[in-house]
Amino acid sequence: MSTYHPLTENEAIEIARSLTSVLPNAETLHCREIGDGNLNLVFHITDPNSGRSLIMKQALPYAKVVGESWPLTLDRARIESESLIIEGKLAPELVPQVYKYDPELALTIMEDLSDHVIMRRGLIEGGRYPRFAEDISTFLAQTLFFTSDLGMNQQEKKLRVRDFINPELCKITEDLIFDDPYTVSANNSYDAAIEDEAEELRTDGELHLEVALLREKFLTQAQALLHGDLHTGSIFITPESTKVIDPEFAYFGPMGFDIGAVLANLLLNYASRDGWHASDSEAADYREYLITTIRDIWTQFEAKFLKLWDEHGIDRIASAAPGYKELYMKRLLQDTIGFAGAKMVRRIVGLAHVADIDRIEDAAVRERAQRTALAIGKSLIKLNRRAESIEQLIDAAVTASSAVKA
Ligand SMILES: Nc1ncnc2c1ncn2[C@@H]1O[C@H](COP(=O)(O)OP(=O)(O)O)[C@@H](O)[C@H]1O
Ligand SMILES: CSC[C@H]1O[C@H](OP(=O)(O)O)[C@H](O)[C@@H]1O
Repeated sequence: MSTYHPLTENEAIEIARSLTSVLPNAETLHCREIGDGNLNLVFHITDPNSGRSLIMKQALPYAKVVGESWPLTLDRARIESESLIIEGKLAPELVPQVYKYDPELALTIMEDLSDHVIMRRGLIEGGRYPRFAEDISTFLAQTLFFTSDLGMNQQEKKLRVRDFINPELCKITEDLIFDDPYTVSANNSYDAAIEDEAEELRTDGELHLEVALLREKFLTQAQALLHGDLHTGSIFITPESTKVIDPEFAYFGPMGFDIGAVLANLLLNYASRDGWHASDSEAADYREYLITTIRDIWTQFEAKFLKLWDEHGIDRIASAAPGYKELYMKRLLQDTIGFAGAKMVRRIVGLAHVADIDRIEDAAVRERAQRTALAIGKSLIKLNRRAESIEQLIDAAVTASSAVKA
């Protein structure tokens, strides 16, 4: 057994050699560290002779984006590999295959998905993904239903909750999403041009009440096993295939947090479109595509979730009580909308931003995109407990966005 230390590329190659089932008869192996996320090392290892390859992801004992001053548990590698295995059983073909997990080295060895693109990049480049709504709604319905008290043995679920206690990664979310953006915090980071917006976030009592309620849900509601960080940088995609990666933030939390994460990141891209198109009509056309995708995701998710409930529901009273399903789905939509809003706001004024907006070169266009994202985010947070349908999320997003343009 090797003692923990961050691997070099050569060490990664030596470990890869032992995986003869994935890289049989390997002679020369090539390795490159390709990690572009905020937290971990990622090694891409290829055998040029056979064309075979694999990915090794290693947790560092600190948050890479900040440095060693922010220590972070290595246990997140266990959480990630166990989540990928559970998700792979519930949603086959929608996550990478895990070949091996090494607890000593905090290392997950998995399928190489380099034939896909990271969805955030694909969206920035104007890609369209006709399978996405179908795939992600299946991923969400399967993983959330079958790890909740509706679809999983309720005693086993309690034991699972224990396995996925993830306090350090949850604390990142609690701080970065549900606290820092609404106060003066050293973690925050935003352009000076939107100081007025940041000030408003710090003083809006109506917003603070809704954020406090969402935060309470995130802290206390062990509804289902979440991915926990389901943004478009955690999704690999092609027009024919979708693969969800990077579930190191997994824990038992409110389902709407995962669904909201997906919708929020589509809306962040929506807010960015003027920065990526030659003409207004191209931008408008792409925004329409994003709105259709958002509508399809919720509609398909709802239908799939309810079908699973009808066919596999294990909770007698929850399945039979008149009106319960309708109320459950309405609350889930409301949570989705609220969490989506909170996830948009944090990406503009908080520590970790999104390339969709940050990489817009023209400062005025970037500023408008930031203001648009904040307007949509705030409007969704304020809407959440009043919402009855996905059309209200769409109306709120379109209206908030048009108000910024005017
Ligand atoms: N299975 C994979 N196949 C190919 N590339 C991968 C795979 N997993 C991660 N990567 C690459 O590594 C990058 C960072 O991975 P990610 O899991 O998001 O790390 P972090 O947890 O640090 O955010 C991804 O953006 C992608 O480019
Ligand atoms: C200090 S971690 C900031 C941020 O990074 C994580 O994203 P990723 O692992 O995909 O890079 C997560 O969203 C955290 O909130």
